[in-house]
Amino acid sequence: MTFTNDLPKGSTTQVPCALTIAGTDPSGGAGIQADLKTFQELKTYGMSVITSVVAQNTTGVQAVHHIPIEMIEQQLNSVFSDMPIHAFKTGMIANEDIMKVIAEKISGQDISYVMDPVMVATSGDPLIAKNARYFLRQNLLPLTSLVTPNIPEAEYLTGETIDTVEAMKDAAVKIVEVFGAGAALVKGGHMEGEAVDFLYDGSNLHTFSAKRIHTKNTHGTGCTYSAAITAYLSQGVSLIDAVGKAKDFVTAAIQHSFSLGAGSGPTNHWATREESVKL
Ligand SMILES: Nc1ncnc2c1ncn2[C@@H]1O[C@H](COP(=O)(O)OP(=O)(O)OP(=O)(O)O)[C@@H](O)[C@H]1O
Ligand SMILES: Cc1ncc(CO)c(N)n1
Repeated sequence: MTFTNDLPKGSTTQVPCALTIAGTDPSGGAGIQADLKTFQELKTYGMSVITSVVAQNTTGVQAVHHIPIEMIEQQLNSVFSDMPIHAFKTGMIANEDIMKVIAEKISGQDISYVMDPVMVATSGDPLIAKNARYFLRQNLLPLTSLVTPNIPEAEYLTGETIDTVEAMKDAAVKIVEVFGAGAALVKGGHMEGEAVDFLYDGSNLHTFSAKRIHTKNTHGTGCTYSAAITAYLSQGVSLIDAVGKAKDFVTAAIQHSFSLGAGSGPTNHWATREESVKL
């Protein structure tokens, strides 16, 4: 779908519109905050439905409060009933009840859906109930246009150990062919050497590679990457080009990341602007 059609009643402006359904990060590097910064930077009108409020920072997660189900449903109804949505993503969906309400809302919608299957924060703190991971794979994964697991998430989704490049490629194929995702991007941020990601689009494998940047400031890289893909898809960019452009965006964000906080600092969402090179 592109942003040139299907304007809801009352809308007169044509602009790419993207929605994130996710948890929050008051320290601004991950979650909803990273997604909205990324949408804005990529000249995409950003919207958000909050699933959980997370007290977290660069050192880890201090507390989590889940928004009541009826309120999540209301937020979804508010945006879906009134706003154009050309692509959306999900991030943190903490439990089965929240997954169910999202699945009900989005099934049957003909809109690009990017799932970042968030399971733990960069700090290692869990963000999803262990028993909900199965529901995610069975019920939400088949609704996706693209899923973007890191290595531990891909290991859970496939049930296989992934410690080689070949195993990453096999995982991408299995997530599509066996578990029904529209496409799978297995990310190599957690491997040694080059930062290589593999995309299986249902027909072919594509490789996206960047040199590894030696930094501890990688808080929210996965959120930023999937949000950038979502923004490009909302603009009508093809899946392969959207991943390629988003990879450049996240690599620049890591390259110019900020040493803020005592832990793993946030990435720089305006790194692709010319002036950020001076930072
Ligand atoms: N140090 C690095 N240098 C260059 N690219 C990196 C680095 N770390 C991660 N990446 C890239 O960043 C993107 C996000 O991947 P990553 O595997 O870190 O996601 P994630 O683990 O889901 O992120 P998060 O920490 O937000 O949970 C991928 O394209 C990955 O290759
Ligand atoms: C809310 C939220 N979603 C995702 C991540 C993963 O980086 C995080 N730390 N917090």
